[in-house]
Amino acid sequence: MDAQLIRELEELGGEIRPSSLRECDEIIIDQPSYTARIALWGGHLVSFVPTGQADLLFQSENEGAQTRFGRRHFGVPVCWPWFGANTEDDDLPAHGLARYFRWQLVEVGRFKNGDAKIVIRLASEDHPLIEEMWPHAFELRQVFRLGEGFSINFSAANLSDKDMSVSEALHTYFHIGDNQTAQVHGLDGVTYVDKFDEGQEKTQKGVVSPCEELDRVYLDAPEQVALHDPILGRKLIIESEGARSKVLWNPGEALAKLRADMEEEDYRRFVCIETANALSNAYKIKAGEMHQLRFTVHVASLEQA
Ligand SMILES: O=P(O)(O)OC[C@H]1O[C@@H](O)[C@H](O)[C@@H](O)[C@@H]1O
Repeated sequence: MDAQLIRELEELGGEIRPSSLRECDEIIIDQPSYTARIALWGGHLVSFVPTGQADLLFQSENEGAQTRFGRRHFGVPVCWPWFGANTEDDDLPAHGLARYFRWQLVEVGRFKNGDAKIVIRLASEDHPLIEEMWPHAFELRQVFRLGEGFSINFSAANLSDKDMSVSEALHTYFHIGDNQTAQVHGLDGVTYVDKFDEGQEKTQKGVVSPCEELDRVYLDAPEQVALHDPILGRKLIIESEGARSKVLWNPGEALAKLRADMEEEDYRRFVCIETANALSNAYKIKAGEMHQLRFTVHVASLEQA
């Protein structure tokens, strides 16, 4: 790790610690108004706790398997360059490659308004195994902006001389008080593919609640949705750019029991609202070009208009 980066991190009130769970470094930013953790393994925001509130992101007691492809992925794992199963090769892992490799810390600083800025990077050339699994040169970056809420700006550059087909998601596990009462607003009238019902296309009517047994890809979805949580007394306003889909996922009781990476009751305390480009919203990044996917989460009390 670059000594200069460690100094800059310390100036920001942050530190880097080896994580016992994932045997890989985590960046911890402890500020008066929040505490955040970013795992370099799998390159993702793991936790964001506004002071005096519950974590915005779901945490589990279950440590998951410690093998590369068996590790657990909570927080905001990155699914890239394919979302879901790989349609061409069954041997490749679900949800792409980005969440299975170590990312590098490349920049630490502050935005003009004082928000912390952490930048991490993953390039195909950094890992021979990536090059073996997916022979297209790329560089990914995530810029985390941490302050009143957080935002993630994910960019993917195609460094090859061929167009690159991509489907993707920032697979955010939002922590909720209870999935029976949580509601997702903002998707009324949007068409979705119901993966729990043989991929049938349906139209959303009203709010989504309860947030149970959902595996839905909302196509050409609005940029803003909100997660209302009467138990935690807050709403999270989620705004995205560069993403045409929203994915909602909660495994429900039966599927949760079969999973080795979560406790049986964990499904009650999260719903994934994913900022995505999936299924028919997949797209191509032209040779030499890049694409950005970004989302911001603001927290408000449920009473606020
Ligand atoms: O267990 P994983 O690989 O993290 O995926 C969880 C879920 O992620 C969702 O995005 C998918 O639509 C689901 O089909 C999938 O089961």
